Amino acid sequence: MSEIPTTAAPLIGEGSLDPDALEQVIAADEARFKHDYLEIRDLRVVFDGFVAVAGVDLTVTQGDLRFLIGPNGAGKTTIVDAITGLAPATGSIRFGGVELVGKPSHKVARAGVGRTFQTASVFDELTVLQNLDIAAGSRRKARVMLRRRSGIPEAVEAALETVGLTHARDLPAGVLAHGQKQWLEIGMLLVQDARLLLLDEPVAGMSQAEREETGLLLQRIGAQRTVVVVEHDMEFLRSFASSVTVLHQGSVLSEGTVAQVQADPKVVEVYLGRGAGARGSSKEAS
Ligand SMILES: Nc1ncnc2c1ncn2[C@@H]1O[C@H](COP(=O)(O)OP(=O)(O)OP(=O)(O)O)[C@@H](O)[C@H]1O
Repeated sequence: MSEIPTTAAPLIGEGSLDPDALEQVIAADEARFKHDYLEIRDLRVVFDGFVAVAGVDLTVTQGDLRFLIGPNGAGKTTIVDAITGLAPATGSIRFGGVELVGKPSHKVARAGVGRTFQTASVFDELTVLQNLDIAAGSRRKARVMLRRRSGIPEAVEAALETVGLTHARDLPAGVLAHGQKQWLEIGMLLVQDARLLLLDEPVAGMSQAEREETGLLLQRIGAQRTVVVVEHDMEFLRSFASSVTVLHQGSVLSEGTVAQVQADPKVVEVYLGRGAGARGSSKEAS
């Protein structure tokens, strides 16, 4: 068995998020993102008679960094599944003017929608660069993709810099720390040119420093693209959300700025509960 390099640990520090590279990735063509927005109307998801999502309306505009919160089982992940064609849905989900309900996952991706999962879904055996290359090449023919190329595509290079993994580019993704894998996944969405990014608990398991860097990264990406973050970490939400939708039992309970939802008595009662200031209080409240 080949030796796996074990030098991944300091890489985030060394190659921490580079604002210039980030500019390169996101500054490309403002106009492309201008008319993007997510518009969900009367979304319902029913599993064997159990109503997991009960008629949700949700509008997220380009430039928003929307956090989706709620107690366990509120329906957050199911909404993301419905958007990405992984849960049976009725109602309407439109992004960039395209109706997504009824579309299979690959067509949803083609409409500019990308997601990450709670557990990073990168190819562990492939290098960081290969993972990004495959993501970038998802629209290229396999033959072209597999051919050894002399140069690294500009978008891949920029994404590597952006997510702070330039120095880890030749390491197998499997040796990356959990946080680094999440960054790689976000990089993969950038090179795929996803215009709607749906991120499921992106900072779970990250250190405080990694959380800060990730929050700044998401804010910058969210300034142009449409970003929806499913998150339990209230401290992270307070620092970085520009708006919040609170779900409860498959319905929208409250929506607004962080201050507005925190002050909403319904939210305090069903979600924040006792010790609202504590991180992870949502888990305790459920
Ligand atoms: N494939 C499925 N079949 C049956 N029930 C499901 C399925 N997926 C989700 N559910 C149920 O739907 C409800 C909503 O689940 P969902 O995972 O969307 O909640 P969530 O808000 O994301 O919770 P968590 O914070 O725990 O991830 C839960 O009661 C869950 O058990």
